[in-house]
Amino acid sequence: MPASGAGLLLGVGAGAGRGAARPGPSRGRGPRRAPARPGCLGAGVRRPRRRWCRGPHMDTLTSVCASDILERARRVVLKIGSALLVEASSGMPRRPWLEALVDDIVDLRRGGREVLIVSSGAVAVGRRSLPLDLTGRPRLQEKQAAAAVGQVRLAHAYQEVLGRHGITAAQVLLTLDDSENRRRYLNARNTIDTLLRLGAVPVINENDTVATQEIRFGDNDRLAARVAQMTSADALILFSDIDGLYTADPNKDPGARFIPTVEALTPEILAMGGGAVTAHGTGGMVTKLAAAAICMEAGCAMAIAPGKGTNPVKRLREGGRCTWFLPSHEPHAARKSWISGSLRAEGVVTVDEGAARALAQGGSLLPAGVRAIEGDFQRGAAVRVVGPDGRRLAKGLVSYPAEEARLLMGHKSGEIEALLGYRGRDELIHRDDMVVDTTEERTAS
Ligand SMILES: Nc1ncnc2c1ncn2[C@@H]1O[C@H](COP(=O)(O)OP(=O)(O)O)[C@@H](O)[C@H]1O
Ligand SMILES: N[C@@H](CCC(=O)OP(=O)(O)O)C(=O)O
Repeated sequence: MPASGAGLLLGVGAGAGRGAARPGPSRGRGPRRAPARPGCLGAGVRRPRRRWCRGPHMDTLTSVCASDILERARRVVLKIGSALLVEASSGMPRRPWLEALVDDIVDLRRGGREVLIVSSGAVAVGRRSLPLDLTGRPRLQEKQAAAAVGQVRLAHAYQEVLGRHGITAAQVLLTLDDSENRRRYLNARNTIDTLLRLGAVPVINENDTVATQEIRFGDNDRLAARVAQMTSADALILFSDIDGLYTADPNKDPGARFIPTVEALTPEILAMGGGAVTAHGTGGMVTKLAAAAICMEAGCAMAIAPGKGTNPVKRLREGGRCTWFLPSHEPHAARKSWISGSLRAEGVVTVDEGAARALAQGGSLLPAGVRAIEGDFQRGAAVRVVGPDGRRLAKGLVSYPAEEARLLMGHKSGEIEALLGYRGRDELIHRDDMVVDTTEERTAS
Protein backbone atom coordinates (compact mmCIF):
# COMPACT_ATOMS: atom_id res chain seq x y z
CA MET A 1 0.00 0.00 0.00
CA PRO A 2 0.84 3.50 -0.22
CA ALA A 3 2.80 3.63 2.95
CA SER A 4 2.99 7.32 2.96
CA GLY A 5 1.26 8.92 0.05
CA ALA A 6 -2.29 10.00 -0.36
CA GLY A 7 -4.27 12.51 -2.30
CA LEU A 8 -5.46 13.06 -5.78
CA LEU A 9 -3.46 13.98 -8.78
CA LEU A 10 -3.45 14.83 -12.41
CA GLY A 11 -5.66 12.97 -14.79
CA VAL A 12 -5.08 11.55 -18.19
CA GLY A 13 -7.32 11.01 -21.18
CA ALA A 14 -8.42 8.21 -23.41
CA GLY A 15 -7.69 6.96 -26.85
CA ALA A 16 -8.83 8.60 -30.03
CA GLY A 17 -11.17 6.96 -32.45
CA ARG A 18 -12.76 4.26 -30.43
CA GLY A 19 -11.89 5.74 -27.02
CA ALA A 20 -13.40 8.85 -25.57
CA ALA A 21 -11.36 11.31 -23.59
CA ARG A 22 -12.47 11.97 -20.06
CA PRO A 23 -11.33 15.43 -19.21
CA GLY A 24 -12.92 17.51 -16.49
CA PRO A 25 -12.88 17.59 -12.74
CA SER A 26 -11.62 14.56 -10.86
CA ARG A 27 -14.34 12.27 -9.54
CA GLY A 28 -16.76 15.07 -9.09
CA ARG A 29 -14.60 16.84 -6.57
CA GLY A 30 -14.24 20.54 -7.00
CA PRO A 31 -11.18 22.71 -6.67
CA ARG A 32 -9.59 21.85 -3.38
CA ARG A 33 -7.97 25.01 -2.16
CA ALA A 34 -8.93 28.63 -2.23
CA PRO A 35 -6.37 31.39 -2.50
CA ALA A 36 -4.14 32.60 0.28
CA ARG A 37 -5.13 34.57 3.31
CA PRO A 38 -2.69 36.61 5.27
CA GLY A 39 -1.41 34.77 8.41
CA CYS A 40 -2.48 34.35 11.96
CA LEU A 41 -0.12 33.39 14.70
CA GLY A 42 -0.21 32.77 18.41
CA ALA A 43 2.56 33.85 20.73
CA GLY A 44 5.70 31.80 20.34
CA VAL A 45 4.39 29.85 17.37
CA ARG A 46 6.36 29.73 14.16
CA ARG A 47 4.63 31.36 11.22
CA PRO A 48 2.93 28.66 9.21
CA ARG A 49 3.85 28.44 5.54
CA ARG A 50 0.26 27.52 4.72
CA ARG A 51 -1.82 30.02 2.85
CA TRP A 52 -4.85 29.02 4.88
CA CYS A 53 -3.32 30.36 8.09
CA ARG A 54 -2.45 33.84 7.03
CA GLY A 55 -4.41 36.64 8.61
CA PRO A 56 -4.03 39.71 10.72
CA HIS A 57 -5.55 37.95 13.73
CA MET A 58 -2.32 37.42 15.62
CA ASP A 59 -4.02 36.31 18.81
CA THR A 60 -6.74 34.17 17.31
CA LEU A 61 -4.75 31.66 15.39
CA THR A 62 -6.86 28.63 16.11
CA SER A 63 -10.18 30.21 15.35
CA VAL A 64 -9.09 31.73 12.08
CA CYS A 65 -7.19 28.66 10.95
CA ALA A 66 -9.86 26.21 12.00
CA SER A 67 -12.54 27.98 10.08
CA ASP A 68 -10.24 28.39 7.08
CA ILE A 69 -9.27 24.76 6.92
CA LEU A 70 -12.72 23.37 7.44
CA GLU A 71 -14.40 25.89 5.16
CA ARG A 72 -11.98 25.12 2.35
CA ALA A 73 -11.92 21.36 2.80
CA ARG A 74 -13.85 19.27 0.29
CA ARG A 75 -13.52 15.97 2.12
CA VAL A 76 -13.47 15.72 5.91
CA VAL A 77 -12.96 12.73 8.21
CA LEU A 78 -14.41 12.95 11.74
CA LYS A 79 -13.07 10.52 14.34
CA ILE A 80 -15.32 9.79 17.29
CA GLY A 81 -13.87 7.93 20.27
CA SER A 82 -15.72 5.48 22.51
CA ALA A 83 -15.62 7.77 25.55
CA LEU A 84 -17.44 10.52 23.67
CA LEU A 85 -19.98 8.30 21.99
CA VAL A 86 -20.84 5.71 24.62
CA GLU A 87 -22.47 6.43 27.95
CA ALA A 88 -20.35 4.57 30.50
CA SER A 89 -23.21 3.76 32.88
CA SER A 90 -25.56 2.28 30.27
CA GLY A 91 -23.16 1.16 27.55
CA MET A 92 -25.47 2.83 25.03
CA PRO A 93 -24.57 5.43 22.40
CA ARG A 94 -25.25 8.98 23.68
CA ARG A 95 -28.19 9.72 21.46
CA PRO A 96 -28.57 13.51 21.90
CA TRP A 97 -24.83 14.01 21.37
CA LEU A 98 -24.91 11.87 18.24
CA GLU A 99 -27.95 13.69 16.90
CA ALA A 100 -26.22 17.04 17.37
CA LEU A 101 -23.11 15.71 15.64
CA VAL A 102 -25.24 14.66 12.70
CA ASP A 103 -26.72 18.17 12.57
CA ASP A 104 -23.13 19.39 12.19
CA ILE A 105 -22.52 16.83 9.47
CA VAL A 106 -25.61 18.00 7.62
CA ASP A 107 -24.23 21.55 7.76
CA LEU A 108 -20.85 20.43 6.46
CA ARG A 109 -22.48 18.55 3.59
CA ARG A 110 -24.72 21.49 2.80
CA GLY A 111 -21.55 23.42 2.03
CA GLY A 112 -20.59 20.82 -0.58
CA ARG A 113 -18.26 18.79 1.62
CA GLU A 114 -18.02 15.04 1.79
CA VAL A 115 -17.96 13.63 5.29
CA LEU A 116 -16.63 10.31 6.56
CA ILE A 117 -16.95 9.12 10.13
CA VAL A 118 -14.45 6.89 11.87
CA SER A 119 -16.29 5.70 14.92
CA SER A 120 -15.11 3.65 17.86
CA GLY A 121 -17.52 2.25 20.39
CA ALA A 122 -18.20 -1.32 19.28
CA VAL A 123 -16.40 -2.89 22.25
CA ALA A 124 -17.84 -0.39 24.74
CA VAL A 125 -21.39 -0.97 23.49
CA GLY A 126 -21.05 -4.74 23.06
CA ARG A 127 -19.42 -5.48 26.41
CA ARG A 128 -22.64 -4.87 28.28
CA SER A 129 -24.64 -7.16 26.09
CA LEU A 130 -22.56 -10.23 26.86
CA PRO A 131 -22.00 -11.95 30.19
CA LEU A 132 -18.53 -10.45 30.61
CA ASP A 133 -16.77 -9.26 33.74
CA LEU A 134 -16.99 -5.50 33.28
CA THR A 135 -14.56 -4.69 36.07
CA GLY A 136 -11.46 -6.35 34.65
CA ARG A 137 -9.62 -5.77 31.38
CA PRO A 138 -11.24 -7.96 28.71
CA ARG A 139 -9.01 -10.39 26.84
CA LEU A 140 -8.59 -9.96 23.09
CA GLN A 141 -11.11 -12.68 22.23
CA GLU A 142 -13.65 -11.14 24.59
CA LYS A 143 -13.11 -7.72 23.07
CA GLN A 144 -13.57 -9.21 19.62
CA ALA A 145 -16.77 -10.91 20.72
CA ALA A 146 -18.00 -7.68 22.30
CA ALA A 147 -17.15 -5.79 19.11
CA ALA A 148 -19.18 -8.25 17.04
CA VAL A 149 -22.24 -7.49 19.17
CA GLY A 150 -21.57 -3.78 19.62
CA GLN A 151 -20.85 -3.04 15.97
CA VAL A 152 -24.38 -4.04 14.97
CA ARG A 153 -25.83 -1.64 17.51
CA LEU A 154 -23.42 1.09 16.61
CA ALA A 155 -24.28 0.82 12.93
CA HIS A 156 -27.95 0.86 13.81
CA ALA A 157 -27.53 4.05 15.86
CA TYR A 158 -25.76 5.79 12.98
CA GLN A 159 -28.34 4.53 10.51
CA GLU A 160 -31.11 6.00 12.62
CA VAL A 161 -29.58 9.40 13.30
CA LEU A 162 -28.39 9.91 9.73
CA GLY A 163 -31.62 8.50 8.36
CA ARG A 164 -33.61 11.21 10.13
CA HIS A 165 -31.99 13.60 7.66
CA GLY A 166 -32.49 11.31 4.70
CA ILE A 167 -28.80 10.40 4.67
CA THR A 168 -27.73 6.81 4.04
CA ALA A 169 -25.23 5.37 6.50
CA ALA A 170 -22.73 2.85 5.11
CA GLN A 171 -20.71 0.59 7.37
CA VAL A 172 -17.08 -0.04 6.37
CA LEU A 173 -14.91 -2.27 8.55
CA LEU A 174 -11.19 -2.20 7.82
CA THR A 175 -8.05 -3.93 8.99
CA LEU A 176 -4.50 -2.70 8.81
CA ASP A 177 -3.98 -4.99 5.83
CA ASP A 178 -6.59 -3.04 3.92
CA SER A 179 -4.42 0.03 4.10
CA GLU A 180 -1.11 -1.71 3.47
CA ASN A 181 -1.90 -4.17 0.72
CA ARG A 182 -2.22 -2.25 -2.50
CA ARG A 183 -5.06 -4.30 -3.99
CA ARG A 184 -7.09 -4.17 -0.83
CA TYR A 185 -6.24 -0.53 -0.40
CA LEU A 186 -7.54 0.27 -3.87
CA ASN A 187 -10.67 -1.78 -3.31
CA ALA A 188 -11.42 -0.07 -0.02
CA ARG A 189 -10.70 3.33 -1.51
CA ASN A 190 -12.89 2.69 -4.53
CA THR A 191 -15.75 1.51 -2.33
CA ILE A 192 -15.50 4.57 -0.09
CA ASP A 193 -15.23 6.88 -3.11
CA THR A 194 -18.31 5.30 -4.62
CA LEU A 195 -20.27 5.64 -1.38
CA LEU A 196 -19.36 9.32 -1.17
CA ARG A 197 -20.23 9.89 -4.80
CA LEU A 198 -23.62 8.31 -4.15
CA GLY A 199 -24.24 10.60 -1.19
CA ALA A 200 -23.80 8.10 1.66
CA VAL A 201 -21.83 8.74 4.84
CA PRO A 202 -19.29 5.95 5.38
CA VAL A 203 -19.14 4.97 9.06
CA ILE A 204 -15.79 3.24 9.47
CA ASN A 205 -14.36 1.17 12.28
CA GLU A 206 -11.64 -1.38 12.65
CA ASN A 207 -12.83 -4.87 11.79
CA ASP A 208 -12.16 -5.90 15.38
CA THR A 209 -13.60 -9.38 15.07
CA VAL A 210 -11.00 -10.53 12.54
CA ALA A 211 -8.10 -8.27 13.40
CA THR A 212 -5.52 -10.04 15.54
CA GLN A 213 -3.27 -8.55 18.18
CA GLU A 214 -0.37 -8.34 15.75
CA ILE A 215 -2.14 -6.70 12.84
CA ARG A 216 -4.79 -4.50 14.39
CA PHE A 217 -4.53 -0.75 14.34
CA GLY A 218 -5.48 -1.03 17.97
CA ASP A 219 -6.45 2.55 17.96
CA ASN A 220 -8.88 4.41 15.84
CA ASP A 221 -6.75 7.57 15.82
CA ARG A 222 -4.37 5.84 13.46
CA LEU A 223 -7.16 4.09 11.60
CA ALA A 224 -8.73 7.50 11.00
CA ALA A 225 -5.42 8.85 9.70
CA ARG A 226 -5.08 5.89 7.34
CA VAL A 227 -8.62 6.51 6.11
CA ALA A 228 -7.84 10.20 5.57
CA GLN A 229 -4.71 9.20 3.66
CA MET A 230 -6.49 6.53 1.65
CA THR A 231 -9.34 8.82 0.64
CA SER A 232 -7.21 11.91 0.04
CA ALA A 233 -9.18 13.82 2.65
CA ASP A 234 -8.35 17.46 3.21
CA ALA A 235 -8.93 17.40 6.96
CA LEU A 236 -9.19 14.91 9.81
CA ILE A 237 -10.67 15.96 13.13
CA LEU A 238 -9.87 13.74 16.11
CA PHE A 239 -12.52 14.58 18.67
CA SER A 240 -11.12 14.02 22.13
CA ASP A 241 -11.77 14.61 25.80
CA ILE A 242 -9.14 17.35 25.56
CA ASP A 243 -9.08 20.50 23.43
CA GLY A 244 -5.69 19.88 21.86
CA LEU A 245 -2.01 19.27 22.39
CA TYR A 246 -0.24 20.78 25.40
CA THR A 247 3.46 20.93 26.22
CA ALA A 248 2.75 18.16 28.76
CA ASP A 249 -0.31 16.25 29.96
CA PRO A 250 -2.39 19.05 31.52
CA ASN A 251 -4.12 16.53 33.76
CA LYS A 252 -0.76 15.95 35.43
CA ASP A 253 1.07 19.23 34.88
CA PRO A 254 -0.94 22.38 35.65
CA GLY A 255 1.80 24.48 34.01
CA ALA A 256 1.32 22.78 30.63
CA ARG A 257 0.88 25.26 27.78
CA PHE A 258 -1.53 24.87 24.87
CA ILE A 259 -0.07 24.44 21.35
CA PRO A 260 -2.36 25.90 18.69
CA THR A 261 -0.47 24.76 15.59
CA VAL A 262 2.10 22.13 14.75
CA GLU A 263 3.99 22.34 11.49
CA ALA A 264 6.55 19.60 12.05
CA LEU A 265 6.74 16.65 14.41
CA THR A 266 10.00 17.69 16.00
CA PRO A 267 11.51 15.71 18.89
CA GLU A 268 10.12 18.43 21.21
CA ILE A 269 6.58 17.90 19.95
CA LEU A 270 6.88 14.11 20.11
CA ALA A 271 8.12 14.40 23.69
CA MET A 272 4.92 16.26 24.59
CA GLY A 273 2.99 13.13 23.79
CA GLY A 274 4.99 11.26 26.37
CA GLY A 275 7.67 9.81 24.12
CA ALA A 276 8.48 8.64 20.67
CA VAL A 277 5.65 7.56 18.42
CA THR A 278 5.77 3.81 17.94
CA ALA A 279 3.52 1.54 15.95
CA HIS A 280 2.41 -0.13 19.14
CA GLY A 281 1.69 2.86 21.37
CA THR A 282 -1.87 3.09 22.60
CA GLY A 283 -4.09 5.91 23.76
CA GLY A 284 -3.29 9.36 25.05
CA MET A 285 -1.39 11.71 22.79
CA VAL A 286 0.95 9.05 21.41
CA THR A 287 -1.55 7.63 18.93
CA LYS A 288 -2.76 11.11 18.04
CA LEU A 289 0.77 12.15 17.18
CA ALA A 290 1.19 8.93 15.17
CA ALA A 291 -2.00 9.87 13.33
CA ALA A 292 -0.63 13.36 12.76
CA ALA A 293 2.52 11.90 11.22
CA ILE A 294 0.44 9.92 8.71
CA CYS A 295 -1.78 12.91 7.87
CA MET A 296 0.99 15.47 7.53
CA GLU A 297 2.87 13.17 5.17
CA ALA A 298 -0.32 12.60 3.19
CA GLY A 299 -1.08 16.28 2.76
CA CYS A 300 -4.08 16.25 5.09
CA ALA A 301 -4.59 18.77 7.89
CA MET A 302 -5.41 17.17 11.24
CA ALA A 303 -6.95 18.62 14.37
CA ILE A 304 -7.22 17.42 17.94
CA ALA A 305 -10.43 19.09 19.04
CA PRO A 306 -12.74 18.92 22.04
CA GLY A 307 -15.62 16.55 21.49
CA LYS A 308 -17.44 16.91 24.78
CA GLY A 309 -20.61 18.95 24.69
CA THR A 310 -22.96 19.20 21.77
CA ASN A 311 -22.21 20.24 18.19
CA PRO A 312 -18.43 19.83 18.30
CA VAL A 313 -17.95 20.61 14.60
CA LYS A 314 -20.11 23.72 14.81
CA ARG A 315 -18.11 24.95 17.77
CA LEU A 316 -14.91 24.40 15.87
CA ARG A 317 -16.23 26.25 12.83
CA GLU A 318 -17.25 29.10 15.09
CA GLY A 319 -13.70 29.47 16.33
CA GLY A 320 -13.46 26.92 19.13
CA ARG A 321 -9.98 26.09 20.33
CA CYS A 322 -8.10 23.09 18.95
CA THR A 323 -4.63 22.10 17.78
CA TRP A 324 -4.05 21.92 14.05
CA PHE A 325 -1.30 19.82 12.53
CA LEU A 326 -0.54 21.34 9.16
CA PRO A 327 0.74 19.30 6.22
CA SER A 328 3.63 20.59 4.19
CA HIS A 329 1.90 19.84 0.92
CA GLU A 330 -1.55 19.17 -0.49
CA PRO A 331 -3.08 15.71 -0.94
CA HIS A 332 -2.71 16.02 -4.72
CA ALA A 333 0.99 16.64 -4.40
CA ALA A 334 1.45 13.89 -1.81
CA ARG A 335 -0.23 11.27 -3.95
CA LYS A 336 1.48 12.47 -7.07
CA SER A 337 4.86 12.23 -5.44
CA TRP A 338 4.01 8.75 -4.11
CA ILE A 339 3.09 7.45 -7.56
CA SER A 340 5.89 9.12 -9.46
CA GLY A 341 8.57 8.69 -6.82
CA SER A 342 7.99 5.62 -4.71
CA LEU A 343 6.37 3.12 -7.03
CA ARG A 344 8.35 1.01 -9.48
CA ALA A 345 6.63 0.64 -12.86
CA GLU A 346 5.75 -3.03 -13.34
CA GLY A 347 4.63 -2.73 -16.94
CA VAL A 348 4.43 -0.51 -20.01
CA VAL A 349 1.21 0.54 -21.69
CA THR A 350 1.56 1.95 -25.21
CA VAL A 351 -1.24 4.26 -26.30
CA ASP A 352 -2.20 5.77 -29.65
CA GLU A 353 -1.85 9.44 -30.63
CA GLY A 354 -5.42 10.29 -29.73
CA ALA A 355 -5.00 8.86 -26.26
CA ALA A 356 -1.69 10.69 -25.88
CA ARG A 357 -3.43 13.97 -26.69
CA ALA A 358 -6.25 13.20 -24.30
CA LEU A 359 -3.79 12.42 -21.52
CA ALA A 360 -2.12 15.76 -21.99
CA GLN A 361 -5.48 17.50 -21.69
CA GLY A 362 -6.39 15.73 -18.47
CA GLY A 363 -8.73 12.78 -18.44
CA SER A 364 -8.59 9.07 -17.81
CA LEU A 365 -6.98 6.42 -19.99
CA LEU A 366 -9.71 4.22 -21.45
CA PRO A 367 -8.88 0.77 -22.86
CA ALA A 368 -9.84 1.94 -26.36
CA GLY A 369 -6.70 4.05 -26.75
CA VAL A 370 -4.30 1.27 -25.74
CA ARG A 371 -2.15 -0.36 -28.47
CA ALA A 372 0.15 -2.67 -26.52
CA ILE A 373 0.78 -3.88 -23.00
CA GLU A 374 4.06 -5.25 -21.67
CA GLY A 375 4.66 -6.84 -18.29
CA ASP A 376 2.84 -9.10 -15.90
CA PHE A 377 1.23 -6.91 -13.29
CA GLN A 378 -1.62 -7.07 -10.82
CA ARG A 379 -4.54 -4.71 -10.51
CA GLY A 380 -3.34 -1.58 -8.73
CA ALA A 381 0.25 -1.89 -9.96
CA ALA A 382 2.08 1.15 -11.27
CA VAL A 383 2.73 1.13 -15.02
CA ARG A 384 4.50 3.46 -17.39
CA VAL A 385 2.35 4.94 -20.18
CA VAL A 386 4.18 5.66 -23.45
CA GLY A 387 3.12 7.14 -26.77
CA PRO A 388 3.22 5.34 -30.15
CA ASP A 389 6.81 6.55 -30.62
CA GLY A 390 7.85 5.23 -27.21
CA ARG A 391 8.04 8.63 -25.50
CA ARG A 392 7.10 8.66 -21.80
CA LEU A 393 3.72 10.21 -21.16
CA ALA A 394 2.65 9.24 -17.67
CA LYS A 395 2.79 6.79 -14.81
CA GLY A 396 -0.33 5.46 -13.14
CA LEU A 397 -2.08 2.69 -11.27
CA VAL A 398 -3.93 0.21 -13.46
CA SER A 399 -7.50 -0.83 -12.72
CA TYR A 400 -7.04 -4.30 -14.22
CA PRO A 401 -4.38 -7.02 -14.07
CA ALA A 402 -2.21 -7.47 -17.17
CA GLU A 403 -4.12 -10.40 -18.66
CA GLU A 404 -7.47 -8.59 -18.37
CA ALA A 405 -5.98 -5.33 -19.61
CA ARG A 406 -4.80 -7.19 -22.75
CA LEU A 407 -8.32 -8.47 -23.35
CA LEU A 408 -9.71 -4.94 -23.03
CA MET A 409 -7.03 -3.28 -25.17
CA GLY A 410 -8.56 -1.38 -28.09
CA HIS A 411 -12.12 -1.96 -26.91
CA LYS A 412 -14.74 0.49 -25.80
CA SER A 413 -15.50 0.67 -22.09
CA GLY A 414 -19.05 -0.46 -22.83
CA GLU A 415 -17.66 -3.83 -23.93
CA ILE A 416 -15.84 -4.52 -20.65
CA GLU A 417 -18.61 -6.59 -19.11
CA ALA A 418 -18.95 -8.79 -22.18
CA LEU A 419 -15.18 -9.28 -22.41
CA LEU A 420 -14.45 -9.98 -18.74
CA GLY A 421 -17.74 -11.31 -17.46
CA TYR A 422 -18.05 -8.54 -14.88
CA ARG A 423 -18.54 -4.80 -15.02
CA GLY A 424 -15.30 -3.22 -13.87
CA ARG A 425 -14.20 0.37 -14.10
CA ASP A 426 -14.47 2.21 -17.40
CA GLU A 427 -10.92 3.46 -17.16
CA LEU A 428 -7.77 1.41 -17.51
CA ILE A 429 -6.07 4.15 -15.49
CA HIS A 430 -8.20 6.75 -13.79
CA ARG A 431 -6.91 10.29 -14.01
CA ASP A 432 -6.81 10.48 -10.21
CA ASP A 433 -4.38 7.57 -10.23
CA MET A 434 -2.03 8.99 -12.84
CA VAL A 435 0.84 11.45 -13.00
CA VAL A 436 1.41 12.99 -16.40
CA ASP A 437 5.07 13.50 -17.21
CA THR A 438 6.08 17.05 -17.92
CA THR A 439 8.03 17.94 -21.02
CA GLU A 440 11.21 18.31 -18.94
CA GLU A 441 10.79 14.88 -17.38
CA ARG A 442 10.30 13.34 -20.78
CA THR A 443 13.37 15.06 -22.14
CA ALA A 444 15.45 13.98 -19.16
CA SER A 445 14.45 10.33 -19.31
N1 LIG B 1 0.82 16.65 25.82
C1 LIG B 1 -0.47 16.34 26.04
N2 LIG B 1 -1.43 17.22 25.69
C2 LIG B 1 -2.73 16.92 25.89
N3 LIG B 1 -3.16 15.79 26.45
C3 LIG B 1 -2.25 14.86 26.82
C4 LIG B 1 -0.87 15.09 26.63
N4 LIG B 1 -0.19 14.02 27.07
C5 LIG B 1 -1.11 13.14 27.49
N5 LIG B 1 -2.35 13.64 27.35
C6 LIG B 1 -3.57 12.93 27.77
O1 LIG B 1 -4.22 12.44 26.60
C7 LIG B 1 -5.62 12.41 26.85
C8 LIG B 1 -6.37 12.30 25.59
O2 LIG B 1 -6.13 11.02 25.07
P1 LIG B 1 -7.26 9.89 25.10
O3 LIG B 1 -7.98 9.95 26.40
O4 LIG B 1 -6.69 8.62 24.66
O5 LIG B 1 -8.10 10.43 23.92
P2 LIG B 1 -9.59 10.22 23.49
O6 LIG B 1 -10.23 11.49 23.88
O7 LIG B 1 -9.43 10.06 22.04
O8 LIG B 1 -10.11 9.01 24.17
C9 LIG B 1 -5.84 13.69 27.61
O9 LIG B 1 -7.00 13.65 28.40
C10 LIG B 1 -4.58 13.83 28.46
O10 LIG B 1 -4.77 13.32 29.75
N1 LIG C 1 -12.44 -0.46 17.32
C1 LIG C 1 -12.67 -0.29 18.75
C2 LIG C 1 -12.15 0.99 19.28
C3 LIG C 1 -10.70 1.23 19.23
C4 LIG C 1 -10.33 2.62 19.71
O1 LIG C 1 -9.38 3.21 19.26
O2 LIG C 1 -11.16 3.23 20.59
P1 LIG C 1 -11.05 4.77 21.07
O3 LIG C 1 -9.69 4.93 21.77
O4 LIG C 1 -12.21 4.97 21.94
O5 LIG C 1 -11.11 5.62 19.85
C5 LIG C 1 -14.19 -0.26 19.04
O6 LIG C 1 -14.98 0.09 18.16
O7 LIG C 1 -14.54 -0.54 20.18
